[in-house]
Amino acid sequence: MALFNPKVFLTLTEGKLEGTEIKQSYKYLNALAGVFKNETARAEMDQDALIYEVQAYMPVEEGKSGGLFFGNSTIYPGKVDQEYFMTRGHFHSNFDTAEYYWGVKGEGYLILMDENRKIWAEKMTPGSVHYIPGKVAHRVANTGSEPLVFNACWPSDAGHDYESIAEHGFSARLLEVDGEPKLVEE
Ligand SMILES: O=P(O)(O)OC[C@H]1O[C@](O)(CO)[C@@H](O)[C@@H]1O
Ligand SMILES: [Fe+2]
Repeated sequence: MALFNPKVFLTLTEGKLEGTEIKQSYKYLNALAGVFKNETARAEMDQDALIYEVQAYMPVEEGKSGGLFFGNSTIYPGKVDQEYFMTRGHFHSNFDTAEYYWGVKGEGYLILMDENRKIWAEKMTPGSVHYIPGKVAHRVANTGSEPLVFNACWPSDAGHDYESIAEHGFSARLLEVDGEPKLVEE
C-alpha cells in the first residue's frame, strides 16, 4: 500500500496553511467601502492598507453538499476612527449551516447576530473555540496590537451571503470607548 504525505499542512502556532491547493485572498481597505461606521475616515486612510487575508482549503467544489472547508484568517491591527479592523461579515447563503472558528494568535472578538438582529460577542484568544450556529451572521474584529489569527471549518455548501449585511449591516459595532472594546448598538 502506498504511503502519502498530507496535501495540507497547518502550522499550529501560526495558524497558516501550506500546500499547493490553498487559495489565498487579500482584503484591502479600498474593498471595504461602506463597511465601517465612519466612511469619511475610511476614505481618507491609505486605500492600499491590508486589513485581512484569508487562506482556504476547499477539497470539493463550492456549493456541493457533504464536504468541509478549512480556512485561516489573519486580521491586522488598526482602527477606522473608533472601530477596530474587522472582516466584512456574512450569513451563510445556505442559511441553516454552522461553522467553527478558533483563535490561534492575538486577541479580538467574534461578533454574532441572529436572524432577529439580536447581537453578542465572544472573546477570541489563542485556543478559544467558537461554535457559530446556523442562521447567525458572523464577523471578527481585532482589538489587539498584533495580528489576530484564527482558523475556521465550515460546510462546503454554506456559501457567503454578503448582500444582507451590505443592506442592513450588523445591529451593533465593536468600538473603542475609553480605551476598551465596547459593543455599541447602531
Ligand atoms: O468572508 P468574510 O466575512 O470576509 O470573512 C473572512 C473569512 O472567514 C471565513 O468565514 C473563514 O475563514 C471565510 O469563509 C471568510 O472568507
Ligand atoms: Fe462563515
